[in-house]
Amino acid sequence: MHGCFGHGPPASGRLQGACWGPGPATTQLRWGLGHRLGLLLSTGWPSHPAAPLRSASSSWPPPLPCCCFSLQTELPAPYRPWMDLARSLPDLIATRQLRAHVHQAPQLSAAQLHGHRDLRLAHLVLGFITAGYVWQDGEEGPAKVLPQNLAVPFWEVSRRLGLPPILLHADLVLANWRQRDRLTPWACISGSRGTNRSAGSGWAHETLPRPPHLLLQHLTASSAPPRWRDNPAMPAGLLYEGVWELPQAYSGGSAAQSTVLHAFDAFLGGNLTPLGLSLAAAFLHRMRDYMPPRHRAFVEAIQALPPLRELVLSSGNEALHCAYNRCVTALAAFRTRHIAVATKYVVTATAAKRSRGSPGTSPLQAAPSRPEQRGTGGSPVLRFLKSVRDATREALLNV
Ligand code: HEM
Repeated sequence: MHGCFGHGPPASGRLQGACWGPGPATTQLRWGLGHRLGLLLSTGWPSHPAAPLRSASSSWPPPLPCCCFSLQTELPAPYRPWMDLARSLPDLIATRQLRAHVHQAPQLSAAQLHGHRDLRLAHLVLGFITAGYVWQDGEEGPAKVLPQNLAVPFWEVSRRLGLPPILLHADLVLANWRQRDRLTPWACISGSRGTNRSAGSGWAHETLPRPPHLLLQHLTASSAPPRWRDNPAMPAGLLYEGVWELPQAYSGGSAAQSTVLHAFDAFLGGNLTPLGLSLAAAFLHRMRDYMPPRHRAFVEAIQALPPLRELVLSSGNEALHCAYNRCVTALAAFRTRHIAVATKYVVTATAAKRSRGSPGTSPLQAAPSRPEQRGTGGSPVLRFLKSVRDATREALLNV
């Protein structure tokens, strides 16, 4: 990048630690890439004559996504049976009694849940209970039917929130934390996919003592999020009794459902937007259906802006080209680092499992219709992540 100077990504391109949620790494990413995006916004974009500027668009600024600062830890009294189940999840799963307890639970309507926080906590709780119910016996015996007393309220809550009835990134990360106290930074309650950096802190201990932590260990023993879509252990999906006549197939929680990277991609443009024709772009686009509606609207509002890349390209302004390229480079460096993390925790773990001759097929090992898992040889997941990283790099401008 001849002629480019100034704030570049750290030489190593490394993130200093990784925390699944609004923790230090997220902050660092925000200050790294976000700082560069801020620079770009404040120095370059608005000054371009062809740019209709933010104020010219009625949809700008886009509505800020609700961050669900849910310090709520209890549901209204009628929902005590759900909270009791949630609090006992690890023990009930370990002793394989969860399904029996769910069958005995009363059928509750979601009508007495009022307001967003009630609903988000209910989605989190019902999502964990559902995941535990389905996977109590591991990959050998997933439940094929979700009983009515769980399926109907989970569907009701999900419908009111505009979310699918499955444990999501919006539950696992966005609604699954609390601030320990006002003087210390955010505390992640649980990691994901086997990482539990600060498990046992805050909210988890006081309200759902162990479920997020221990349940994740159970659920991620296969290094994969609980999902009913593209999962060889559940080829037909899951039947929500009393809701639909046919089984449904949903993807499980994944950071691919996080608004952050979608917003960066939409802002910078390139091949990962819905206009990109790759399977990876299609998969990422589908993941937007798993975001809270206002998050999705936020990404779409950015998407609807005049394409930044074209504006920078046509500006003929070298400083602007460089600023844009630094943003793209930082995003690609983040994805390169993420590939290393995924290799360590998913690919290596899966290989170790195979070499131990562990029975059962991890959902990450074979999933014919999931774009990131197609192909032969090597690791399909890594191929997906690399193709996303490479598509990011393709946005770089020649300067
Ligand atoms: C042990 C840690 C992690 C593992 C094993 C892991 C694994 C994966 C895998 C397998 C995917 C492919 C999609 C899927 O199967 O759902 C994925 C996607 C993704 N992950 Fe992670 N991940 C980890 C940590 C993180 C962290 C800390 C972040 C963000 C700070 C993150 C951000 C993403 C994003 C944004 C995607 C979508 C693809 C993209 O936009 O590049 N991951 N991850």
